[in-house]
Amino acid sequence: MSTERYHNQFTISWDRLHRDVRMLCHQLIGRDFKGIVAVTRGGLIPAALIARELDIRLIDTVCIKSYEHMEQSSINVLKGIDHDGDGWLLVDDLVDTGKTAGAVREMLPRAHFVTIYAKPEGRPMVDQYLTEVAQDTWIQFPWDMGISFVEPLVDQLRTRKE
Ligand SMILES: O=P(O)(O)OC[C@H]1O[C@H](OP(=O)(O)OP(=O)(O)O)[C@H](O)[C@@H]1O
Ligand SMILES: Nc1nc2[nH]cnc2c(=O)[nH]1
Ligand SMILES: [Mg+2]
Repeated sequence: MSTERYHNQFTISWDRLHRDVRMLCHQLIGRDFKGIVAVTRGGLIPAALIARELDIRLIDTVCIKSYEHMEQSSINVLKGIDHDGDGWLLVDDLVDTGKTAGAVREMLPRAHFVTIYAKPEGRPMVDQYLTEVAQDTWIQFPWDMGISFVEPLVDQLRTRKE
């Protein structure tokens, strides 16, 4: 872990993400949304899965850049949107400090804002989320990982002793 803020890691597999998104969809079913606004890039994958479950075809984006790996800088809005979010579902993968959510909320104050994961600092910024994660935990998403060879334990220990 490379920053002071994060002491633990919560690794999310594709299976887990898919299951979590579907569980959130169970809570959203029956609501009639005009469409989805995904917060790029992290919100794009949950947005696609939610769109499939709720049969939503109209999908727009707000494009934001703030983190460079684990370091957050100022919020840079690359693409905004021309409505206030009334009747729209706003989707991001997670809320951490809440800074991204704050900027997005200002753009779309009337949208129903959901994330799959929420940390305590940012939690009040969203209307709904599925799973709470501790503030000092870095969520590792499947699209940032790859499958690789792991050395057998005995070899790892032997290398460490040498
Ligand atoms: O609550 P905050 O502290 O503002 O952090 C949450 C934001 O951080 C991540 O996005 P990131 O800026 O890393 O960009 P990405 O979605 O393109 O990966 C995540 O997808 C959220 O949008
Ligand atoms: N992947 C990832 N991106 C983040 N951006 C802000 N917090 C996080 C986090 O815990 N995981
Ligand atoms: Mg993001």
